[in-house]
Amino acid sequence: MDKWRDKMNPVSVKELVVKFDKSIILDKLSIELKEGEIVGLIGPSGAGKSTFINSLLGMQAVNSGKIEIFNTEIPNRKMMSKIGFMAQSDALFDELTGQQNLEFFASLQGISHQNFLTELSKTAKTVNLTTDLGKKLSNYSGGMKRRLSLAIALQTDAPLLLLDEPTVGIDPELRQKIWEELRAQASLGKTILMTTHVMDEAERCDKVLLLRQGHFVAQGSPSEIKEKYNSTSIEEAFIKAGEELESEDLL
Ligand SMILES: Nc1ncnc2c1ncn2[C@@H]1O[C@H](COP(=O)(O)OP(=O)(O)OP(=O)(O)O)[C@@H](O)[C@H]1O
Repeated sequence: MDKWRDKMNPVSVKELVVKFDKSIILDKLSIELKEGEIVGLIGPSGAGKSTFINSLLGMQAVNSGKIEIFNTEIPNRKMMSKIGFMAQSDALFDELTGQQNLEFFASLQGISHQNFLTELSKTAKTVNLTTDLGKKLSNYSGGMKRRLSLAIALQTDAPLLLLDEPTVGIDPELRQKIWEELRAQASLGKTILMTTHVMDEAERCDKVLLLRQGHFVAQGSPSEIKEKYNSTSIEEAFIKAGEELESEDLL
């Protein structure tokens, strides 16, 4: 039974290696993500968080290892309908309105026009763009574009969400609302992997992966990570993990 369940994990990564030139960015990473969990990927700038997310999306050439999403090896275009992800700001259309952009991506995501319209006001409200939907994106700020990208990920019924810095530049009140939505979606069984620089967001995740020097140097619930590093916050654990690695490097 357990074996079967393991096989059905939404995300299974085995010994993933990604190099840029001669630098090894991801060094034999392995991880399993379970249904309905919110997982926070944290690590210093340049650690490879976006590279990891892009690898899961099949958008990053990998050197070796195996990635399976719902038991299907990645890259596989058919799996894109099972993954909700935030479009890069430069993939959005400046000449279209916010609503037209959402509609365009909805059609790529296989969402029926009827369902798109039914969900539109809720999606727009979650990212606080209700009154801006009719404006062209050329009039959007960078932050508004990011919120629209997040809305594109949230409007799918894909069972896996991969979110790269979903709440960057978002004020605390709206962030609260977005977290409520993420929790609601996870409680329906969606698996959510998000990168974040915001440590109090990491504290809200079910599981945290700490990526440093190509490895997950710690993984577990926020309380397990804090216990491992004898810390009172994830931030402190994060700093201690870095110091530990540096002192190992000096040996
Ligand atoms: N296409 C590329 N070609 C060469 N090097 C790259 C490429 N993309 C990323 N890198 C390098 O790989 C490393 C990891 O980058 P990545 O963007 O994944 O880090 P990150 O953890 O997401 O960083 P941040 O928190 O700053 O967004 C960095 O050193 C970066 O310079």
